[in-house]
Amino acid sequence: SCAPTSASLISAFELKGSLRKVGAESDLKLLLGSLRMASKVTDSTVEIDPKSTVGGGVEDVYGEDTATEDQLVTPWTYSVASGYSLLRDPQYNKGLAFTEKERDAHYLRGLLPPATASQQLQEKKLMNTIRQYQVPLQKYMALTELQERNERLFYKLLIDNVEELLPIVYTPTVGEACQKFGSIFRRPQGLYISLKEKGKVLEVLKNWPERTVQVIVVTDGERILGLGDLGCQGMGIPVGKLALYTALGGVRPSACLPVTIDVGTNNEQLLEDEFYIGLRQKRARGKEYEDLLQEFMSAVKQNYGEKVIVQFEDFANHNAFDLLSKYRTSHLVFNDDIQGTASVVLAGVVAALKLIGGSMSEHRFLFLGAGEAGTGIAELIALEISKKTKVPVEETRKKIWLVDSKGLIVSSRKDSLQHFKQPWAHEHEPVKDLLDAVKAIKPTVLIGSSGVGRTFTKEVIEAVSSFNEKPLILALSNPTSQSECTAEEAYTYSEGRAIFASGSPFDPVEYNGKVFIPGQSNNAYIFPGFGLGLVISGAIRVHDDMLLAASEALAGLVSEENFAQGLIYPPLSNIRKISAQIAANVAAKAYDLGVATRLPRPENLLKYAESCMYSPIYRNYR
Ligand SMILES: O=C([O-])CC(=O)C(=O)O
Ligand SMILES: [Mg+2]
Repeated sequence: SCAPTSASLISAFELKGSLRKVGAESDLKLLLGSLRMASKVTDSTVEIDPKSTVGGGVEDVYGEDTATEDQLVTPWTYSVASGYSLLRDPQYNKGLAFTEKERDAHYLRGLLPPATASQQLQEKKLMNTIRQYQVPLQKYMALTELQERNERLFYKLLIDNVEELLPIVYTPTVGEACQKFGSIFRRPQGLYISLKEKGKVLEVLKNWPERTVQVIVVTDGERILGLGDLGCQGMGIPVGKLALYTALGGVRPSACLPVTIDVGTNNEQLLEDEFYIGLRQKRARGKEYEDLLQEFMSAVKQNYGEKVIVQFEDFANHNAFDLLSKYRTSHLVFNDDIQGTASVVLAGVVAALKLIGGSMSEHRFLFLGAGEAGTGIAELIALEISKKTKVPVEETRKKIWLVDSKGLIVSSRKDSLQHFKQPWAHEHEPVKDLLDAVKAIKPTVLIGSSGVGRTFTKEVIEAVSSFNEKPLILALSNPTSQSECTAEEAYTYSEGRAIFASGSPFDPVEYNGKVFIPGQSNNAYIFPGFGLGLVISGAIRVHDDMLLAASEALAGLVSEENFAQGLIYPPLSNIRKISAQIAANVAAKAYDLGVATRLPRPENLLKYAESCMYSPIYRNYR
């Protein structure tokens, strides 16, 4: 069952999550190795019945649901760290928080200084340290080190200080970390699957120590945020996204697997950088690329079953759309940049109606940027209007206009457009740039999804403010350097009338004696709860209706108090509650659609979701 155990007295013998099946020759060798070590230090390898309740503990709650039949009946060997290696195992290390009794029982005497500290005190100390660093990248590195030293403490910090630490482990700092990844690289996190591993991807997956993986975030590094091709150094993104899966969505860390597929990079600067960590070659395209991805997708299903989520992240447009349409009918796949972003923006637009008035179908939308985010959002908005008004989606799309690097997307351009842009080629005379498009279309909602910074110029914001009492302006591109405008620009050029939110965080702005608080329109609101909803329902497919369900949950959580401050999203400090609600809505939709496999359906999905969420509080070891 999913209920957390109240007593947290769990023997360290029973704790080790990294299991290996006994039987295969290589596993046998490994077992002998750990037995040898055991006899030297302590009796630290035991075989336990995996069906007994003690193997789990609070965060192993999903184990039963996700283990395959084979896994459930085969005995496992749990190899357990103690003494010196326990201190070096980030999953179980508690540092000074080991009690006197634990120090005796687990061979830690003398390996720690005499003082003991509570988790709260450790948290206080670390927050003090992190706040002393002036440079965000230093904070990033300090947090990474903590994650590799003491995982629970890392998540405790993240959960208790979401608004302060999100800009470090996530956008904007994670973008800088990826750019400098080769230089700051210490211990590898996640799995690197390069063209060198072709034909051996399943073996690579088996090298990963965890058997019950529930969420994989995978990138090929070609479009990291709005920073472009960072090749193998894109790994910072899956690592950061999965830290949010745990901190914001409550999926346990051991169930999360970051993956970077390295097929080369076209970034000349990286190819010449002596510290670059990836393959030194131009990107493989076509069959070579597709074959590696196919091998990866098959290996994932073979190794982890069909209920593992594969979240595609920061692929370039062409591959993002192709991979999603290729695998959405056979795998549990989710593209965060197309679908996650769409869901969070739809929620923001729906909520914003309270402030700007009208119904969705009465608004006109203009996008700068017609890639994954732009067309993904546009399509979900068109779908939502279609569902609400019963007007076919082919018609509702006509309320939505997109501008790309060649100007407004119009029917005369249709033949030369990529397939994902074609539904948006409406009848209109050619318009060469954004400013002219704003003047021609007169949008009520202006959305930036271009990846190009400072493109919402003074003239553009003034124009959109000239025919709207309250223009809704969303500058979604990340990190901050790529944001289409700053919060200050949005408020100033609209004379304080804009309702504004951005993908990367901005500080509050004072304009004409009034303080304006910008919201963060980032898929971080959606994907952690969305993923949790898939996990707790055992969903095997993602359906667009689930995106609408997630959106509806999020929009429904904006309070009167938030609206009064001009906000269209609830504060991120409540994110775990928000994620639980999103998870419940998504799971409910999965059951309704018949794609949920976890039966029976829990009566109260919200309570169930909450009870399944990982807690970073230390456990006691017997
Ligand atoms: O990572 C983020 O902050 C949002 C996102 O998916 C992107 O910009 O690609
Ligand atoms: Mg992304």
